[in-house]
Amino acid sequence: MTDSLPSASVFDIETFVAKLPKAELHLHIEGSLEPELMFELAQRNNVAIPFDSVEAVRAAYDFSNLQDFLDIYYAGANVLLTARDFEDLTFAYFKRIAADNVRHAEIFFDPQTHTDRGVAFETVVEGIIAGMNRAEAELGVTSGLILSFLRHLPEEAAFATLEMAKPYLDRFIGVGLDSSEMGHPPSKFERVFAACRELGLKICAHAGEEGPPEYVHEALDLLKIDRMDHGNRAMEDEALVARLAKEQMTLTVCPLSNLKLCVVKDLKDHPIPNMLAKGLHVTLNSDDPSYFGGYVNDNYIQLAKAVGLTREQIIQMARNSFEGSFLPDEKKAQYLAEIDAYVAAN
Ligand SMILES: Nc1ncnc2[nH]cnc12
Ligand SMILES: [Zn+2]
Repeated sequence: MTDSLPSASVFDIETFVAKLPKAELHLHIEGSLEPELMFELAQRNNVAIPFDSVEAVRAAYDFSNLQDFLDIYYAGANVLLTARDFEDLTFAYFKRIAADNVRHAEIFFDPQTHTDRGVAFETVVEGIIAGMNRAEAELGVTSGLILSFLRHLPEEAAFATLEMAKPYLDRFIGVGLDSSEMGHPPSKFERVFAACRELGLKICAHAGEEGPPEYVHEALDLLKIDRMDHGNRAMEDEALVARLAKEQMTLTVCPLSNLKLCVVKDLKDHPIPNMLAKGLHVTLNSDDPSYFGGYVNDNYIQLAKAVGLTREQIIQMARNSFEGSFLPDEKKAQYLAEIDAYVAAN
């Protein structure tokens, strides 16, 4: 009589992840520029791009390391010129993640990528904020904006960017540190991050994506981060792992990014199961979804299939994504209750 038994014991990852409420905490809005929109904006703004088709753009997304990717990513951003461009880019991202049932996103933008080619800081911020406001009104997805400094540039340039940002401080929930990691340790930015903390901004930094565990120590001790982006190479230092677990530091891990940038050779080798086993407060994120071939749900599903994540581990990381957000406690509790209701019903 086995055919009368309920078949619900088989865990269907795709179906379960699809509607699971989640937050995205590591996303570069410039990295959500899909080739189709790149072409549309290039035409609209009369900007030349070195590709003659959408397929040619996608074919160029074959990277050996972080720098390979960054060269193409900064070139792609050249098509973004007006507030409307930034609004269209931002709204397109939110529309896409609403389909993944991402309920909240805290997104990075790189102002220096734009101000250094003559686009006004105000244009960038007004456009992105307009897209975020539209997303909340039309899609019900809440969000926060994080100003990220480019670490391959000098600390003085970060200070100059912070000056530009001062009239708009209430628009930002925090600051971040991204771009080429090797040779640009967190210590290079200790003073500018101290100034940001004084201004009441939350602190994030990419650390341990390609850089050694020492950079992770510096992000904790010198920048005094509230959240760590990536953190993969922290796993090489047992005492550091124990500290991250003890402090319940949120790590915004990006599996498909790690695969595309050769941080891991194969998704099967991804450190997430080990991170979970060590009690780290990890979340799954897309980083630059247009360039890395997947949005948040793709990251959950492909990783789950590669390393064999359990339903409980998936739920835990979705919970972590709200707990590790910079939302006020009441709002976190609301979203966590959405997860509880979903889990009870599915
Ligand atoms: N994965 C990444 N690492 C560093 N800088 C970035 N900028 C955009 N994506 C990045
Ligand atoms: Zn990143």
